[in-house]
Amino acid sequence: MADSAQAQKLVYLVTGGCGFLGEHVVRMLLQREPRLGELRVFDRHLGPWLEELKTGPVRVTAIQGDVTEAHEVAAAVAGAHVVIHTAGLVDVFGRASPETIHEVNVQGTRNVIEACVQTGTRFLVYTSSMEVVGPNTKGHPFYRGNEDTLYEAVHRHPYPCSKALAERLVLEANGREVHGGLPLVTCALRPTGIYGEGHQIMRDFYRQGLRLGGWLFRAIPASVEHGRVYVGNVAWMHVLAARELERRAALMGGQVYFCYDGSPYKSYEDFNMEFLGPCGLQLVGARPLLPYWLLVFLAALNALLQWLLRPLVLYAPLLNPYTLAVANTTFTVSTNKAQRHFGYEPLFSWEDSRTRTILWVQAAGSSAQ
Ligand SMILES: NC(=O)c1ccc[n+]([C@@H]2O[C@H](COP(=O)([O-])OP(=O)(O)OC[C@H]3O[C@@H](n4cnc5c(N)ncnc54)[C@H](O)[C@@H]3O)[C@@H](O)[C@H]2O)c1
Ligand SMILES: CC(C)CCC[C@@H](C)[C@H]1CC[C@H]2[C@@H]3[C@H](O)C=C4C[C@@H](O)CC[C@]4(C)[C@H]3CC[C@]12C
Repeated sequence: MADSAQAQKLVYLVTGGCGFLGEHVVRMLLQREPRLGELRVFDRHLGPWLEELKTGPVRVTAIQGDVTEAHEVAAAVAGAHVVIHTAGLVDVFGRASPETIHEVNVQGTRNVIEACVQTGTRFLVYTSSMEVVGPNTKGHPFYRGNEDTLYEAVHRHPYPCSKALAERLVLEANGREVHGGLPLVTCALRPTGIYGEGHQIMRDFYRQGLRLGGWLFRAIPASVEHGRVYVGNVAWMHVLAARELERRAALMGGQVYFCYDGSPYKSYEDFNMEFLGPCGLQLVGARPLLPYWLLVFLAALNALLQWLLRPLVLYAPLLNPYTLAVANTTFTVSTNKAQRHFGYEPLFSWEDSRTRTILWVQAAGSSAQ
């Protein structure tokens, strides 16, 4: 990609490009990547909004495909200069089997890597996750940690296990020779809990509050800090990392970067209220209304019910033993590695991120009524 930006127009591929994060990456690339000649959007489920993007100067190619199908991935990757791999099963609610989560998140990532090697694509940015690190199975807090913080990253849940394995595959692939004889350059970005326009869990909390007459009931202590990051800033970090990966290959290749911004450190529920409060909801209780042991019991009951009902119906509530543990464990990051390595600074302030999210929640809520 050494030619000047004006001379050579590049081909980008975004896997999972129709997802919550993927859509923001697609739109950010079209707005802020001047070298873009063709943008390929690869997803199992293509969004109708893609059609509106085809009227611009950049060629937008929608590809309906499955990352678990190696030949479909290879066909999509062939000829691309850069791959941004966001496709994945983000399932901590038991909707998909552990095997399926592994197949998509690990084998799908393996297929992307092998497609880059076989077709000569040299630059790969992978969307990893904070959960590659923690919270761990022992509930150890991770307080304002960074990429070098020592932490016992032990997991049992299929989702964090799959993300950790996929991330390792991506980092180990850095330096492999691709078709044409040049080295593959990879990096992985670890967002904390992403929020913003399109965040379905936030929408579900809002609708739950509307159903309960405008009330939500505290379940998590306010003292538990959770790191959250605005989706627009996550998209921006992906665009920037993809742009700088060639120029700074020696520095960035094989590296991981936490992805966060100026969003305040708060408990998961208190943070959500930054948006749900202005939308008319109130969080009842300065402390959790139910004792922790009762929440543990209810979470275990939900897990049992999910198992019993699985042959008949999918029962996948927000509360389960894993989500309760994650929600009750402090996990916040504080680092400048992405800034030092490729100049990342959040594109959206906290105030702007908050306003945009509130407007979206209000629109999403009104569409629910
Ligand atoms: N949401 C978060 O808080 C968060 C935080 C950190 C990292 N991440 C990571 O970001 C990425 C995107 O997450 P998201 O929140 O946007 O999830 P999402 O479910 O909204 O988007 C994932 C996209 O991948 C697509 N996909 C799933 N399986 C596929 C397959 N087999 N083949 C092709 N496409 C497939 C889906 O159709 C969807 O459009 C994931 O890799 C996730 O692990 C998410
Ligand atoms: C019913 C309550 C006790 C729990 C409700 C909140 C729960 C659903 C939330 C709390 C923490 C959330 C996770 C956290 O933001 C980080 C990630 C990593 C990311 O890669 C995928 C999403 C995930 C797992 C969030 C899912 C929703 C969680 C568990």
